[in-house]
Amino acid sequence: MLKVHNPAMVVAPLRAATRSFITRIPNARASTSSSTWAPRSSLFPLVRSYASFSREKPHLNIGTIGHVDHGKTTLTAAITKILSETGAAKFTDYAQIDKAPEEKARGITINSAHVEYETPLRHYGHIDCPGHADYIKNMITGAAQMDGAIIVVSATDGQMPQTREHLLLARQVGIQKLVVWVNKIDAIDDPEMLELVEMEMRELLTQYSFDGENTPIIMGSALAALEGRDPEIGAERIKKLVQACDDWLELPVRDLDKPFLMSIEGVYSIAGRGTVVTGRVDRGSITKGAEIEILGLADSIRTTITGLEMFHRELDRAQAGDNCGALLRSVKREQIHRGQVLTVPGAIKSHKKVEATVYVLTKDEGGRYTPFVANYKPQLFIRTADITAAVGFPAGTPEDKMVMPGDNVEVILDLDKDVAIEVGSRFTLREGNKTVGTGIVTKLLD
Ligand SMILES: Nc1nc2c(ncn2[C@@H]2O[C@H](COP(=O)(O)OP(=O)(O)OP(=O)(O)O)[C@@H](O)[C@H]2O)c(=O)[nH]1
Ligand SMILES: [Mg+2]
Repeated sequence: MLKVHNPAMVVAPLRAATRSFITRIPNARASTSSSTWAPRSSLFPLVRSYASFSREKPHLNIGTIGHVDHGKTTLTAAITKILSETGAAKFTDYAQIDKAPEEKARGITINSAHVEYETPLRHYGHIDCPGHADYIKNMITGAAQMDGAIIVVSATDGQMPQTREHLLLARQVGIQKLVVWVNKIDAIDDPEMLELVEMEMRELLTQYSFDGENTPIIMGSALAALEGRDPEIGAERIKKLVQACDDWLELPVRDLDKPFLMSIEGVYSIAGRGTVVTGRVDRGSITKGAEIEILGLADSIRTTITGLEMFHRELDRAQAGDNCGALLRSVKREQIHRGQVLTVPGAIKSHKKVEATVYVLTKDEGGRYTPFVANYKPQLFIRTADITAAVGFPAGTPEDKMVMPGDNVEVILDLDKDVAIEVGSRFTLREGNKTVGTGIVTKLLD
């Protein structure tokens, strides 16, 4: 069960914001441990403090996923706008979400962006993911932090390749339930078209093992809501969508009792304070002052957490599900990399060789058109890490084995670098801008 009413976990309110170290991040240099990754200048730059952060309401991480240009960022802005009218969010305009110069120039989202809002029942952290195929990598690390998602599909196009790919990836990163937003209905005259999109989406959800029959499908126009016109397809539908998230998306059971583990998403150096790592706590909890180990991709480091923060408010304790920042004692930014984990010393080990079961995507799911053979070298994504892996097969496999798109296959993965990984860990294999396969670790070899 989610333990949210423990008074010890109630967060010190806003006074802490003035001492926030995350608010200083905009001036900090961000780590770029991989070439296409350019983190937002701050983890939570968009919403400052409309209310004190409190654990009285359960916190859920959700976000918008779906094909490029179907309206995810417009919808994100629209939700904050409609909820801001009742004081439950701070309005975050489109330009504040897609704010990198290249995003503005191309009119697409490249980096995942975080906003927050509240309903009477819950506190939501919301990640607006990119839809463009070139930036799926950022979508995967964004989605890796979500407990539930809103899949956006434009009524004018219907489902498209990244609608399918995102559904599959959402499933793979462990998202159990989704809400569907059919967008741009202001541009559709024919009601039959909407019925068709709904029918197709229900089929697709079922195909990817979601509850296609009962998943709420809300139709509306994010743009109308954002522009404050046509409330019957704008504001009213946004309210329905938020209600559907409250009703349908379940609070995950947080692994509060297991040893602390957090995947590092961003690394920043804050002048005068030290190094801050940001990311989602996967399991367990940690308090300020605790000793931790930083593991994977490089020599492991032991240090102490000297500060914890979430949404610009200081925390005494961070727990599973929190998207937070941790200030570390006496480590340099260069010593830490995105993709490492922060853990209780000794709680998890890193490995370089594993056995796994992999599903190889078909070309209709955005995967390869052609088979691959032994020694194929895709990029392996696990949590926030990405590492080159050489694919091999278990002993006794014929040397000329070919793996076809659509196959399920047992593989041996030889990793370029060691990474914190366990039996049951889920990962994705990618090549260039394609998702090649998704898999689960069955055995640790080295
Ligand atoms: N007619 C109409 N246009 C919309 C609606 N919502 C969004 N748009 C337009 O669709 C285009 C794409 O919207 P975005 O919100 O940037 O789409 P996105 O899904 O975030 O795109 P990526 O992040 O690049 O994948 C923009 O020109 C929007 O103004 C809508 O409800 N109706
Ligand atoms: Mg966008």
